[in-house]
Amino acid sequence: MASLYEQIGGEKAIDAVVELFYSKLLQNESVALIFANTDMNKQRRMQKSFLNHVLGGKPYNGKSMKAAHAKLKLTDAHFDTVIRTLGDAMKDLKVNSEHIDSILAIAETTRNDVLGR
Ligand code: HEM
Repeated sequence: MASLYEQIGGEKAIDAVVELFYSKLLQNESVALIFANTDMNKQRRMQKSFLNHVLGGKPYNGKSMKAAHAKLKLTDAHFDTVIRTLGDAMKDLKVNSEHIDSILAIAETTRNDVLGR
């Protein structure tokens, strides 16, 4: 069976989701500050690579979720905002709702690592 990565339209679809996701996310004031010193070009690149990987595409060679977020002191509220915004971006781009649910469930599995617990 085709991977989720292929089913949603491969690299082009992931690229579009990640672009829209960060443009929406940075409109949220409580989250935008957290990215104030982040190189967003690199960030988009790493997020695309990570999603490619967890959806069955290419390998990911960035930091672990635990290491990438360790110094940020993130909360469940931050994490919820990220999940909601990712869902909104996919909905806007007309990703089918079953695929959205599967992808958000995969994203959800990183919660404890991202929040350092
Ligand atoms: C589904 C949950 C999440 C995933 C899959 C994810 C993924 C990633 C990835 C792949 C990186 C890059 C790692 C590297 O550079 O090697 C990263 C870094 C980062 N993430 Fe997340 N993240 C998640 C949740 C969050 C949340 C909730 C926040 C804050 C609201 C956040 C803020 C950041 C920041 C600020 C960086 C960059 C740190 C720097 O400047 O080096 N992430 N994340």
